[in-house]
Amino acid sequence: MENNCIYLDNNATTKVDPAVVEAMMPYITEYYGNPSSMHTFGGQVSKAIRQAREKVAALIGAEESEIIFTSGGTEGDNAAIRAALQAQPQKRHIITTQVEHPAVLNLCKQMQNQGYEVTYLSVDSRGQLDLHELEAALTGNTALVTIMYANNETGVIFPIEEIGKLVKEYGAIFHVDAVQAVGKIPLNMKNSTIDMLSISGHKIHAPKGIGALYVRRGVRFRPMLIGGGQERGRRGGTPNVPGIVALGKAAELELLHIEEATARERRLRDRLEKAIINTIPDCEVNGHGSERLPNTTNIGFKYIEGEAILLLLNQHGICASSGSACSSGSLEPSHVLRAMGLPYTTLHGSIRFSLCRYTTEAEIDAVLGVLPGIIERLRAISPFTNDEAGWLQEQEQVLAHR
Ligand SMILES: Cc1ncc(COP(=O)(O)O)c(C=O)c1O
Ligand code: FES
Repeated sequence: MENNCIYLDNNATTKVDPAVVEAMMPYITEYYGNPSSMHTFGGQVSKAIRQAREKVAALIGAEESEIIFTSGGTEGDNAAIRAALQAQPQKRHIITTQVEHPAVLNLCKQMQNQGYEVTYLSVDSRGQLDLHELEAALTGNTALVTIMYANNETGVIFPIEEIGKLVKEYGAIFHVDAVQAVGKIPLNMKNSTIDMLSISGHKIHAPKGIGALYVRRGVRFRPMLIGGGQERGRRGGTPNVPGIVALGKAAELELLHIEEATARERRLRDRLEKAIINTIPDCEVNGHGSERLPNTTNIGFKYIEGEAILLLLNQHGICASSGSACSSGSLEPSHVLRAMGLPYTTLHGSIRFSLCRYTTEAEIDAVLGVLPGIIERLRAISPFTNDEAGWLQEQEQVLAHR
């Protein structure tokens, strides 16, 4: 089945690179040995895993021995958080942010139910943290600080090394969900303050269901999955060999392309963003004024529903999103945009375009060709544009003063 859609939803997931498919295929068909086996057949497979580990390590400037293969970002986040808490059972405080992915937020909520104190740091209207708030929250009782590198919805990048310096002053473990940052900004774990870092394959053109967790040498780690001694005792279970080979290849390609690809994505993203802001009235870039990922733009169109925009874009074969794939469909406004204190009128009308190295100039032109008409059409039938706009602004003021 040929897929001709204009795919601008790469923060949700990405197309598997054909070179990645080619690299992993023999490990589905021909080399099906178990890497833990003693025979040569298994040995060929363990060699492939070793090479993949080298490539993933190289992408983030880590040592091979610091990479644990996982089933993806969610597992990496869960394993890191649980390991950090288990390593310091006497400390009962966690710091995170209000804008994390559910893999972190929901686990933190569960830990709260189990007696942990959790601080959820706020963000300002640009989606940025206040480091004074972090500093005030840190104590000797803080076991873990878990903060994302870049936000999946807005692309806003947090000042991770500055944060890490504060965290280290208090002796807490620092975990970073870098699922959206990997491959989009250069990362180097040497001389970094990061103790653990989660990576997901399907955001960097590898398949779904594979990822990696970086654990700095010397950081105490207890496995979340207890089983055989795989991954040097840090993750039980026969490894997903084709997935691992694929992640290795994807990491190699990301490293190879990172500079030119991100420069290109940034140029296309900026063109898309500027043209939208300049041609369509009453819209704004969410996270504007913050450092952001080069591939992401999240734009709020006042007085209309994001879902309606997406539906009409979809009719033109354009895939975008109204935030995170897992929470869309619920019609609940995004927790990220809500934390940024977005006005009521923009909260429901925000959509995200996320580009990748395959995005073309012609695709951006196609979006710019139809979007102004879509917004105009929806505004014309929106009950909010005229009389109720005043009412909505009042609602905003009420909310703002709560
Ligand atoms: C910031 C962030 N963390 C974690 C995840 C989860 O990764 P995975 O889908 O590999 O479990 C995602 C993707 O949805 C994400 O955007
Ligand atoms: S994209 Fe984040 S939960 Fe699915």
